Amino acid sequence: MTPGARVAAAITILDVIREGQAAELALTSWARGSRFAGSKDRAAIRDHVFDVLRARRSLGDGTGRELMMQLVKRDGLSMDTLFSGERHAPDPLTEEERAVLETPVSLSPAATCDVPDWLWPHWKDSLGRHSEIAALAQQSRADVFLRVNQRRATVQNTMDMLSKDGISVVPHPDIDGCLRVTDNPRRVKIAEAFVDGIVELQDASSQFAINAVTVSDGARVLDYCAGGGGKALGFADRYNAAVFAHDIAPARMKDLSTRAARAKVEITQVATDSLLSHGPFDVVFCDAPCSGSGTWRRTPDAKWRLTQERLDTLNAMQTEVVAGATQLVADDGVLAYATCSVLSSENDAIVDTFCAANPDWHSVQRHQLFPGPDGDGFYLNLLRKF
Ligand SMILES: C[S@@+](CC[C@H](N)C(=O)[O-])C[C@H]1O[C@@H](n2cnc3c(N)ncnc32)[C@H](O)[C@@H]1O
Repeated sequence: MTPGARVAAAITILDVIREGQAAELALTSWARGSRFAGSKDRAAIRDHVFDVLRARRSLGDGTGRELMMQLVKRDGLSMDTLFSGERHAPDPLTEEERAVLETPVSLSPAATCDVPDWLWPHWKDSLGRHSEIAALAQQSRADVFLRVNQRRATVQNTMDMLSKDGISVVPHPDIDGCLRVTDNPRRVKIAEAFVDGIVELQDASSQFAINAVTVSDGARVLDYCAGGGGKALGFADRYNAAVFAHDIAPARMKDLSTRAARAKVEITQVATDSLLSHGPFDVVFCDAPCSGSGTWRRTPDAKWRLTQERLDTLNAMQTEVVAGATQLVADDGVLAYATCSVLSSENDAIVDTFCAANPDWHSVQRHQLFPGPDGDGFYLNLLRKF
């Protein structure tokens, strides 16, 4: 496909998303009906769509065509080449469209920051002086980070291995064993280091959280909301601990045994009704379901789909997660409450309410990371009973 034809495809997909379809579904449905598109075309179209979605409001929240015109203008790309009307490219701009593009617009702070109006007050309360910078950071693509399985290889050996497959990386400035991919991120999944389990894809903030929990040799660690098992895999690599994984929806852990085998680590999956008999655990890590507001660069669609009602539902689920997890923590153990959100209603408010109702539980360590160049937003609060 020509660059212009890819823009035309992105316009079609954006219009479907504007009608209410989820971005992933719109992209896969388009790809299924467009067998002529190769993997590079699909990747480029996805990039256009996601670039728009990250900044949908500040780009004017118009039709697919208007959004793509604004993106091309914002990114300084060649309007006449991409909107040429030739070889499946969208039609050239009309005089009226050109005039609209040239007209300066004044945006509210929420629109400039690409945050929905209903959320803006809560966003500002939660992030304080970080409100604007964190929101603006989510207008651009996030870097890809890898976690080196340091049981299997040193950081230097891993960097050499990746380099042989054409993937350039640099160590994260603060997080041991974390590599930032600086070139060819799309090749990671076919690189020998990934296929052989030497590296895992994992955001820097999640790696930070795994490193921040103190786990003694021989400890029993439960990843209570394991999902795909990213945290469990990290604990199993980093610590000499017995690692267990649980999820209320066990189907979400379906890939975990394959991932564990690839990393050559052992993780015991536990069903909900046998959790108590497997406990107590020295560490119960609760990566609670959340809005993902710290990761909206990766899932920009989620930002525009979140509602106050959904946030209330998530808050109820988070309260339930903490209540369920506490019963499983050993007397001198740690309950780690985590989300990939930056909203206080999902973070401090959940912990504070729990501690107020259970005065023997206390927060002993708290971290709030904001989305930025060195990783996604993430919240971690370590609680102990005394
Ligand atoms: C943020 S995701 C976990 C991501 C995962 N830890 C990772 O690193 O890939 C949250 C998970 O919590 C699970 N969950 C929701 N409510 C739960 C509950 N009450 N108890 C346990 N797991 C729950 C969901 O099924 C979902 O898979």
